[in-house]
Amino acid sequence: MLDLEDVSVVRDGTTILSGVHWKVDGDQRWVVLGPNGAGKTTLLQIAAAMSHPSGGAVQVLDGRLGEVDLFELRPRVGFASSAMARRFPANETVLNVVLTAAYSVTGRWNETYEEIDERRAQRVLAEWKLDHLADRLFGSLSDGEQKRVQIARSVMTDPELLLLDEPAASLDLGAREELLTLLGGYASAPEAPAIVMVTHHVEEIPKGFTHALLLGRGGVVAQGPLGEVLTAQNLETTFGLPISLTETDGRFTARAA
Ligand SMILES: Nc1ncnc2c1ncn2[C@@H]1O[C@H](COP(=O)(O)OP(=O)(O)OP(=O)(O)O)[C@@H](O)[C@H]1O
Repeated sequence: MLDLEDVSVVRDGTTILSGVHWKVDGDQRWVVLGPNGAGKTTLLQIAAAMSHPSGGAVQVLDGRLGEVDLFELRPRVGFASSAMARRFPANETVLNVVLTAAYSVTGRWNETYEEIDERRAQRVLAEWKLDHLADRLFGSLSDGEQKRVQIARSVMTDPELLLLDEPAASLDLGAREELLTLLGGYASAPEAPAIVMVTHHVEEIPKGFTHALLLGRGGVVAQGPLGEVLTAQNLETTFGLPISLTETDGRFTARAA
């Protein structure tokens, strides 16, 4: 689904990523963890074919960046981030925010939608427990509801690869747990796409996630199966302080040791 070979990103003379080798297979659900400024969003934007690397090679699905038609590739990759959510018109209905993903636009204009699109949007809203909010204006929703709408929109086109940038950031405990339960259920389904989720917190790793990439300020610290990579030692190297890590029933908690 994703293959990065020796990828580097330099912006305005600053090296943000260098020497990144990373492969994501179709049956894997990855979490990308790291401190502020480590380059997580930059990495996700490359995976979403929204940005090009300065060096190395990137394959997204079956296309190599630089050669592939991005307009054909992008609808096959679901992407949700708060930066993208800021582009949704506040006075657009929740149904339309989700529905407009079918045309990769953020607000309804003159496009005509097929009945099948409308039915799919209604189904996705129900799956993400948003059906009762379909006619509400996006700008009137709580943060937790808006986050769920972003994810519902990102899965509307049935993507082969789903990329989520900090989906649980700024949520209260109840809203976070509700979102993680939904995400965990979605990720555990056999028909789920490959998923990459960026977060700062091990507490936000939903059940059903299989792999982790730890990104520190100096580059990739560790990557691989969650059980091997998510260790106190690796988190210490990633975040730069001694960490105590516990796992209970497939969920993680970390604090300074
Ligand atoms: N155009 C640019 N010129 C210089 N530096 C940049 C540019 N764009 C991003 N950066 C820097 O690259 C680094 C990585 O940014 P990025 O947003 O990818 O990090 P992040 O890990 O997602 O951070 P956060 O967790 O705070 O969201 C940051 O230090 C940022 O300031």
